[in-house]
Amino acid sequence: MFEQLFTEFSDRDRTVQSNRRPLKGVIIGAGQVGMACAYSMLIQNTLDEMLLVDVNQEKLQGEVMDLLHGVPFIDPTVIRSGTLADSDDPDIVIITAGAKQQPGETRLDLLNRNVHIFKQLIPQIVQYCPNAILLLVTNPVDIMTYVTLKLSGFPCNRVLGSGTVLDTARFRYLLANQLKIDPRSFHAYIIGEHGDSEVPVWSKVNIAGMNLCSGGIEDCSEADAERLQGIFDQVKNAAYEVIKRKGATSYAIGLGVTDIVKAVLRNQNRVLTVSSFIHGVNGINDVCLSLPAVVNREGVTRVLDLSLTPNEQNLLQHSATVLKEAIGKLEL
Ligand SMILES: NC(=O)C1=CN([C@@H]2O[C@H](COP(=O)(O)OP(=O)(O)OC[C@H]3O[C@@H](n4cnc5c(N)ncnc54)[C@H](O)[C@@H]3O)[C@@H](O)[C@H]2O)C=CC1
Ligand SMILES: CC(=O)C(=O)O
Repeated sequence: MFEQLFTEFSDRDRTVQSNRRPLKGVIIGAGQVGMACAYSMLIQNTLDEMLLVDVNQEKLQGEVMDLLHGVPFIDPTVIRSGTLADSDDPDIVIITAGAKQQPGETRLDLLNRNVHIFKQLIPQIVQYCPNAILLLVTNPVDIMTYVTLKLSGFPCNRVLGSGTVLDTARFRYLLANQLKIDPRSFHAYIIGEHGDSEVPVWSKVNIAGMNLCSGGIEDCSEADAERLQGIFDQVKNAAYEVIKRKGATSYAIGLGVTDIVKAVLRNQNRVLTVSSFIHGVNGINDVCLSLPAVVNREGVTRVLDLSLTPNEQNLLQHSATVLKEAIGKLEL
């Protein structure tokens, strides 16, 4: 009986019925962040096939079993655990593998540990996933994006980092919460490093074209400036505050990564503050950091040149310098 049903409903038949190539993604690192990304992508029907990879085989198998038991509740998705050699020409590879911050550590403190891991990991990705778009999440994400670009030799458009997508979400959430507006109606960007030197673009914060302070925070009253600075401090310190309490951040970055993956695989031309290679935009050269950029099936196809106030431009330049100094100490 089982044999008869198997013949009737085999996977081969399902593949034949589908008239498009399946969307395939690989997640490297099945830790807190990798699994939050996997879960968020599954429940948003983002991929047809998902392969999870981790050096910790035991944990990897447990995580994948747990996800598989939820498959009856979602749209069909093939979920597998394995190694990069099991990837089958994926469209996108999401890299969350590596060390994470302990309470009190900065993202930059992780640099040497994660570069060491990437020197072994990236050549394998190049070998097994030569056509994929690479989405970096591992911190310090801007430098890991730069390192991946150099180690992979992939074109710049195909290597991007989650950058300040998460910080921008935190910024929009906190601002919108103060004004009792849906965060999706709040246009606001955090640019530069995903880290301590990140920059709030106050001059561009608006609701339906109504600017909060078009001359920048320096044009606000002292009381307003203090209040706005308080909001930005919460954004900048958000990861420290969460890590202090629960040891890692995961849900929000999982949702943010899903947003980026959908922008790529569904060719959405979304403007997102992903980290990408910047050369000749806003006076910044030869570094990866976040500026609003157009994201679609090709990856990052355009970085927008923002008209910043002199103060914002100086802060962005400082952020680029922080990143370039850290990159300058690396042996790639
Ligand atoms: N860009 C962003 O906005 C965010 C970045 N992160 C970063 O994401 C990274 C991961 O964080 P968590 O998941 O919380 O850490 P975690 O420790 O829970 O997971 C990391 C996983 O990577 C695996 N791993 C290590 N080396 C590997 C290799 N060579 N190949 C495959 N897997 C490997 C480990 O076995 C572990 O399961 C950290 O660097 C963290 O700072 C975290 C939150 C937000
Ligand atoms: C950990 C981290 O980078 C974040 O939550 O922003």
